[in-house]
Amino acid sequence: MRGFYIGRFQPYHNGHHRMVEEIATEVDELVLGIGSAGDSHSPRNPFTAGERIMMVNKAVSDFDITTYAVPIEDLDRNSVWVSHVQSMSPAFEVAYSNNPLVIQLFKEAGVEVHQSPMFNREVLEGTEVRQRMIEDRDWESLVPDEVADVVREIDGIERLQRVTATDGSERLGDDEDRDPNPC
Ligand SMILES: Nc1ncnc2c1ncn2[C@@H]1O[C@H](COP(=O)(O)OP(=O)(O)OP(=O)(O)O)[C@@H](O)[C@H]1O
Ligand SMILES: NC(=O)c1ccc[n+]([C@@H]2O[C@H](COP(=O)(O)O)[C@@H](O)[C@H]2O)c1
Repeated sequence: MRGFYIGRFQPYHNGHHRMVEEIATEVDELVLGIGSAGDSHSPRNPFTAGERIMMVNKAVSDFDITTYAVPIEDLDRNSVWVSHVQSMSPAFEVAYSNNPLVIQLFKEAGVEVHQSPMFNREVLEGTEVRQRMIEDRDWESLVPDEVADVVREIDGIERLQRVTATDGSERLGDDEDRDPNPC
């Protein structure tokens, strides 16, 4: 059976890794959707799709399943998003997500969805990892070693610190939450 798991993976962290470990007990092949693939160089989405593919591919190589990383760009229309995903991905029978919108869209499209528990969510959250990167605090312990290597190879910490300094929105945790016309 082939499964599908999508995330922004900004960066891929140990919570994602635990989820893939669980999924690997249920499927023999897994498509990892690299969500918001067109986004990069912003506080919430610092890494390009190609960089995230490197992180994911290297980190999941330990698991005994076949994986495919597929970049998926965002669409303005949620109503056709599942068709868009299916048009870009190898065919899959089950989708894995803990994101309420993703779960809703797959269910409405008739795709079976499995959720997993949240693993150590107090710290295993992309927002927390990026905040620690910005503040030069320990972030390496929250990601697989292979991901830390990629972040260092691409000078990811310097990039995140620079785009945050020029943008200043990371503490909001969501680029869209920013007031475009602050007084
Ligand atoms: N600690 C975790 N345990 C289990 N699932 C997780 C964990 N963190 C994220 N996920 C799930 O992985 C998927 C992809 O998550 P995503 O890439 O948005 O990471 P995130 O940690 O929620 O990031 P951000 O804080 O940047 O929004 C979602 O379904 C999300 O709920
Ligand atoms: N209309 C759309 O483009 C649409 C809808 C639902 C999810 N998504 C994407 O799927 C991914 C879901 O991942 P997260 O669970 O990490 O939020 C994100 O990249 C999100 O932007 C896109």
